[in-house]
Amino acid sequence: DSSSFSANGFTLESVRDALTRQEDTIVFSLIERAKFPINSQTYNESYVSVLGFRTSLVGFIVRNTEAIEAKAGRYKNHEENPFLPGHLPLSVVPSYPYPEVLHPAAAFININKSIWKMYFGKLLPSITAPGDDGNYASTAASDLTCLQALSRRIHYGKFVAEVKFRESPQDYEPAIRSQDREALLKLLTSESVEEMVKKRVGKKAMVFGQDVSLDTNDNKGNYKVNPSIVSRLYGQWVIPLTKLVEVEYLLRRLD
Ligand SMILES: O=C(O)C(=O)C[C@]1(C(=O)O)C=C[C@@H](O)C=C1
Repeated sequence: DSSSFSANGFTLESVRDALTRQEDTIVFSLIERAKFPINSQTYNESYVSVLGFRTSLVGFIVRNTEAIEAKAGRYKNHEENPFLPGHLPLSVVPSYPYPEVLHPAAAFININKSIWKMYFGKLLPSITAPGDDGNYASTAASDLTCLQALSRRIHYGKFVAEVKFRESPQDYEPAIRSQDREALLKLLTSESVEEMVKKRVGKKAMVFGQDVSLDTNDNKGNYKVNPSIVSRLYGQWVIPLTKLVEVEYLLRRLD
């Protein structure tokens, strides 16, 4: 029921606050990645050779980091979704009693393949300068930090959708029963909130990405990532993918 639900700390306001806080993480992670040039060798599919198999350095870093983090219990939290779920060892740490907020079907929703494609295909080329400075391992680690921050934000759509469903099940149930994606998308969309989010992330990119000097407040318009690009990326990719997660979750909400 909705009272125990909000007692868990999950309300539309609290999930929106969580998304807002995650913007900071995402903007900072993009700023950190943009410190390096594109460094294409990081993505060369035959750069690393392990036991006769060839893979990219970023694939190598993601696989091994996720394996360690899985052992450390990272994916026990339903806010976390691995990029390579097929290769994960079991957790070796005691379990923590995370609140059971989501419908069990949430565990089957993982759109990290689409996030991976969006990140390497659209986002990365638009925030990095051309060039090669040899820092491939740090580059790959920065990529994973960005990917994890984006993935956490986008999959947080499960929590947003759960809160919206609980607030007005009578609105959502007919669309869920008829498995009507369009209707669900319309129900969960708030254009004014989206406009606010896009403006705010642009502003965060300006504030976090300026050179801070003690002598003058004049930043000369130099930002570490282009604020309008960050805002556009949110509008074109981050918000639509979050909405996709929300729809996928709602479709299964009455299973
Ligand atoms: O805040 C919400 O209501 C959300 O569903 C999140 C979000 C977003 O991704 O930022 C997505 C859909 C809404 O149109 C507005 C914002």
